[in-house]
Amino acid sequence: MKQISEAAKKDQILYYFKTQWPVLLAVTFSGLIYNLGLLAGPWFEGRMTGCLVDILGGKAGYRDMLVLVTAYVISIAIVQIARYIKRFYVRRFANNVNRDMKEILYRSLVHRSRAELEEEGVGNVMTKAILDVDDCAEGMRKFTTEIFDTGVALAAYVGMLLFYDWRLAILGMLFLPVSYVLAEKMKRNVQRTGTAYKEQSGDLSAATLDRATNAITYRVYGREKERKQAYEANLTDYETSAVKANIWSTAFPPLYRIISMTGVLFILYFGSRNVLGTGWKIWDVAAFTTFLSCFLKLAVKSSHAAKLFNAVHKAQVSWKRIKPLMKETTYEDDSLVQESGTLEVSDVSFAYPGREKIYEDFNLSATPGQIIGVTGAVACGKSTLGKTFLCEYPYEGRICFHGKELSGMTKAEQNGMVGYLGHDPELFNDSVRNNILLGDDDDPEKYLKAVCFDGEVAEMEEGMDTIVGNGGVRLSGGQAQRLALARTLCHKRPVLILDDPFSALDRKTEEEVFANLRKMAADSIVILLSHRLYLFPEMDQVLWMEDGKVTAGTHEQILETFPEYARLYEAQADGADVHSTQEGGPDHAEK
Ligand SMILES: Nc1ncnc2c1ncn2[C@@H]1O[C@H](COP(=O)(O)OP(=O)(O)OP(=O)(O)O)[C@@H](O)[C@H]1O
Repeated sequence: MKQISEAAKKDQILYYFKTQWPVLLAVTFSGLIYNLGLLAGPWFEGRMTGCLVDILGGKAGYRDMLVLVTAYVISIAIVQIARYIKRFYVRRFANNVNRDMKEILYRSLVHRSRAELEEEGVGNVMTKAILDVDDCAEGMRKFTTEIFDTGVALAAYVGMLLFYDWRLAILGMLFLPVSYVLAEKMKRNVQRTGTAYKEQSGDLSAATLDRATNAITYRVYGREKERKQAYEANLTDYETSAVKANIWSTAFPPLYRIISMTGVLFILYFGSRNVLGTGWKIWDVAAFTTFLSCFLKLAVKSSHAAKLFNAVHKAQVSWKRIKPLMKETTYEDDSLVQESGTLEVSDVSFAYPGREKIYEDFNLSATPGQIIGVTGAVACGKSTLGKTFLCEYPYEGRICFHGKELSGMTKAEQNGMVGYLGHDPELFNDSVRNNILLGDDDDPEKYLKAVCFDGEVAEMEEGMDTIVGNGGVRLSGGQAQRLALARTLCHKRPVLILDDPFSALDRKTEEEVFANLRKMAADSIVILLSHRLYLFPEMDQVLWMEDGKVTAGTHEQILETFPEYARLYEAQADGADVHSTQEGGPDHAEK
């Protein structure tokens, strides 16, 4: 229970201050010493001016000045050391917060389904992960540092001014709240332009990624110039929004400072009257200098406070954007591997949100060891049927494993129940070994053998330790596909969804891999989506998708009932190209 409430707090900004309390304690101590010590400056400056007047009047000697100067230098040294310590810990605080926030955010992002991420837009996700967290941590750093540099110092200066002449102090400080009110009034603009800047930044990231990913297509089809123009437009919008956001957050601080300083006119007039003995207080030159110096420092600090408001407003924009993602997600129980068992699919139908049904009447009973082939015309919904088992979107009907409804399982149970290999092999820039094992302790050799990839890997310069590049760019299409299949077999689940796993293999290799798959996945139910029907007579069941209907049967039953299936099967059995037999054009998965 305690753990849950701890996790819930991570979307509260206060949580990040609380977890950093030792660092903030160090900031508090050093900050208090630094800012209270700052009062020594104006005091010593006043005393030294007074001493100079006394020396010129013969009332003091050079020794008095030497003592004052030495004490002044020592006090400055102490103040500067305290300042250094405070700065060090404030930076440390900001770095720790940045790290913690990024960790929570990244975890949250990787736990989101691909569908959710795609909906949010890759550019927006990148901006949140990089820019927004940085802005939040920076806002918190400024807030923390200004609490002392501005808050404590302001209070100390105000106390000192009131002590010297409370009437003049109030008169001089009348203008300070004006700068705060103005800064608060700017809040709406700072936040509006800040949000627009973040959105443009997301768009630009997405456009950059698009240009990089589709570079070859744009070049081959002569669309580079057009893309460049579109990109330039994106860049211009980004620059414009950045300039606007910057103007609202940085152009006003000098104005705040001028307003804060206006009170100096009263101090010059009424302070001089105090020195002349005709004002509210009797002052010497030292008191006048101390008061003036103190007020100038107060005015500068005060304009910092107004600037701080803007920095906090900017951070608020970012925090609002990332807050929904700042929920703790744990890795520990993310995949609770389930026992194998029967699968019962009853009257399942599926539609993407806001769209028409892709398929309906999907019924299936399967037991471990069965391989079920799914096929149909191009874009009939094969991949959609496979992905239904990932529960990224809700489905109608029931999908039960050992009588337990899939959509009612926890995410960890679902992950431990269904293994998935999609069109994209999703290989990462690491070795062949690590791409298979994903950190587990096992021998990858047997999985490489099962997918007929062991020989080629052995011939690679680094063998199993060969780095495959981002997304497996250093491998051929067929190699990448087999490596991904080896990974799927290594992390076997009671149900394995394989979406066109053999599309880049030659027929002989496909047959060999299929035979090994049957052996290795003997205790799993394999749902194999494919355009290629050579192996369908060997399937334990076939699912035929046509006009939104899914029909289950043996190869022979489907052959008899559906002439289109028979036509496709026979055309391929004759050795014709798979794609010329499909309706609607080429297969996108083929490399
Ligand atoms: N994320 C999505 N959102 C909305 N519609 C989608 C989405 N993914 C696919 N579709 C639509 O669902 C239909 C079925 O697509 P799907 O990829 O499941 O077909 P498929 O049979 O696997 O295709 P192929 O034969 O090309 O492999 C298509 O009309 C497609 O436009």
